[in-house]
Amino acid sequence: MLLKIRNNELYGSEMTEGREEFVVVRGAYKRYGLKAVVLNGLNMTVEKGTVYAFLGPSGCGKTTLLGCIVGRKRLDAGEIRLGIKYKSDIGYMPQEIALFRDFSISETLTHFAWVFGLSKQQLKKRKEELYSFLELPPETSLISKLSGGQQRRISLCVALLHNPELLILDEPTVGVDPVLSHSIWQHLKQMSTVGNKTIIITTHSIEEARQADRVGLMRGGILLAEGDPKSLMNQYGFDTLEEVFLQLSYKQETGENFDIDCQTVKNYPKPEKKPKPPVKIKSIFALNHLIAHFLKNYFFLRRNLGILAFLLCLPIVQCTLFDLSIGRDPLGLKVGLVNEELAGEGDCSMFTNANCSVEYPASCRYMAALEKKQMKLILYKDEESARNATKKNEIWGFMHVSHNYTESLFERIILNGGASDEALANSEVDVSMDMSNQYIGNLLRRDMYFAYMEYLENLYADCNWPVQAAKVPIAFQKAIYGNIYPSFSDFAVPAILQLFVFYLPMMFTVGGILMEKREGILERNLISGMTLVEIITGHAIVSMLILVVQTLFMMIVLFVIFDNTIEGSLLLALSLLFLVGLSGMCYGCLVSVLCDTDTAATYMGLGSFFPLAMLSGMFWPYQGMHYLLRSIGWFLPLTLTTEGFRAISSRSWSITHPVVFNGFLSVIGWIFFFSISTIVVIKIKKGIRNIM
Ligand SMILES: Nc1ncnc2c1ncn2[C@@H]1O[C@H](COP(=O)(O)OP(=O)(O)OP(=O)(O)O)[C@@H](O)[C@H]1O
Repeated sequence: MLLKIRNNELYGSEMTEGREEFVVVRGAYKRYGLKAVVLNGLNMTVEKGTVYAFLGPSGCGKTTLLGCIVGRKRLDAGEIRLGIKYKSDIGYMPQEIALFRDFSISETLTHFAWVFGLSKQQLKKRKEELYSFLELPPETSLISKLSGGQQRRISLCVALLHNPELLILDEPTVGVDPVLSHSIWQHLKQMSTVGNKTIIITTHSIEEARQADRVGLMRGGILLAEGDPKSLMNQYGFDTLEEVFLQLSYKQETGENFDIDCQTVKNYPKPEKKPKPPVKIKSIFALNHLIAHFLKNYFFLRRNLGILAFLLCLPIVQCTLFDLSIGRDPLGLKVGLVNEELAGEGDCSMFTNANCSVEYPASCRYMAALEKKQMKLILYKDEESARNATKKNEIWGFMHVSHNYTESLFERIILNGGASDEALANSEVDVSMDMSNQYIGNLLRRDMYFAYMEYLENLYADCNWPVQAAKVPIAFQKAIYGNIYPSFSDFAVPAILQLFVFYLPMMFTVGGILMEKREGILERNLISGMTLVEIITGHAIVSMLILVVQTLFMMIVLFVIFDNTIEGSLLLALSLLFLVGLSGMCYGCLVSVLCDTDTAATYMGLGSFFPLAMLSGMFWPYQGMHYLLRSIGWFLPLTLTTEGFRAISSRSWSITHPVVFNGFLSVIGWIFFFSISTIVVIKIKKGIRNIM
């Protein structure tokens, strides 16, 4: 039901004459979505130097109105005028604790002292004053170890720290001992009378509200009445405020004294321009805010040494594991051999090596060459048993050498084109493989070919035949770039580095921002006058500092300890990595504004990791992808940068080469894309708080 106050008589008693109006709200409208109207033409006046209690049932819009007053939310229509100009003149205590749970009280107050720009002496003085009246626990106590009531008192202490002109407290006494609650009220009243501070308190407790100079009774998006408690009770002829509120609520229900259908969703006011926030920030960038941010990270990491160790050790462990486990040739692979020349049993040691003679089985030479390739040969009597062993997965396949292999081979070589069909057939080594594992199957095949060529060349040499004739007539000359026998790790290292450097800052950013969002700390800092620019700059600096150390560790492990190839300019390679890290951080910012919870962020992080890794040509050259995917793949954040890094590390190309240049261009483009998307999402969701 949408309601509007018909006349001003309902505003109860007259305001005290001569007092300056400090918070004036006129015709305030605010809705979430199209239908959920929360403020419905609300009027409210708070005088300077008074305590104003804001009473209303849960969900009636108190927090929304306070959000509009402190400049975190925008009214849809109406006006708010304040006796102050800047956010930093407001002390705001939100409903949630909004404190760093890992910090001690002293660390918390130091952080907020920097946020408010207090000097050491000012902080010391304020601490002394606030400690005595708020009965705070020892300074070294951790926030997480305090009771709910104690935490609320610290939160109140933070709001009071800079002695603000306007104090806005959202349910400050919930869970606080009644005696202490009374003393807090006394202190607030003293602040208003002696210090001329203006205080707005929301509360559910009608009894508590009686202590205020004025109360506002809110229900259904409007103030039903406003005035000093005694006058309100006199005016309506009741002994308690509760009865007054009940009476006004009945009247509101029945429409008596209120226009019931005045503001339907249809004629909800739509001014040409949205009302401006009533307070401004002092400057878009202040050094003390940046220091507050650094201090916060320092305290956090000092309190969470496990997280710091994880952040620094993860890249070391990952790179070490990568180099120890990936790209190396598998050793000791078992392959069966049915060698009829050895009558299916025995070994080559029973023959004396007669250099170039059919007396010495050529298969023994081949066996020796195969074993040099770290293959483990297992002899079988016949093909049947070798096949069964393959089927039982005891060996990766088997080779079969016929009983007259050596004579046939000699005939094949000496007679060349004139060798008999039988000799040609018997001089072949038959291989039956388990090819279910592509990598192992191909590696074994490669080693069988290479070992064969090696042993054949040796045989030719021993027989004084031209060794050249034993070779495949393709001569691979020294590689122009890279090694003639390239290793898989040289192909994979640039990709792995990019992946780590992109995802480590992303994780750190998402973790940090979501934690602050969830706890309401981000909101509190923004209300205290910090800007998003300061918060993001501070975060970027800390995140990049950690990334520099992480990258250094990774480079040492990969290129110094494990000696992976880095031929080109180290500075260029590091610059590219730094930009990739920055784009990872920007991606983290986007994820944290898009996602409301850690779980959603984890899904988004993991969900993007696999396509990014696969389509970026990291595990397989992207030239091998389906042509449709290839046309997308090059566009992804890590594809061109990986190619660029490969070009620097193994080809020494400079920034002027298009491959390297495109890598830089791509990452800079992605940094812009992620940053602009983050700003757009924040704008669409209308502020950081609403994106929770
Ligand atoms: N960001 C938001 N998006 C959509 N609806 C919202 C949002 N914030 C608040 N609301 C809704 O607006 C209404 C008023 O919320 P608000 O927090 O202002 O109430 P409140 O009077 O402060 O309640 P409480 O006393 O329980 O804190 C509630 O129905 C709430 O669900």
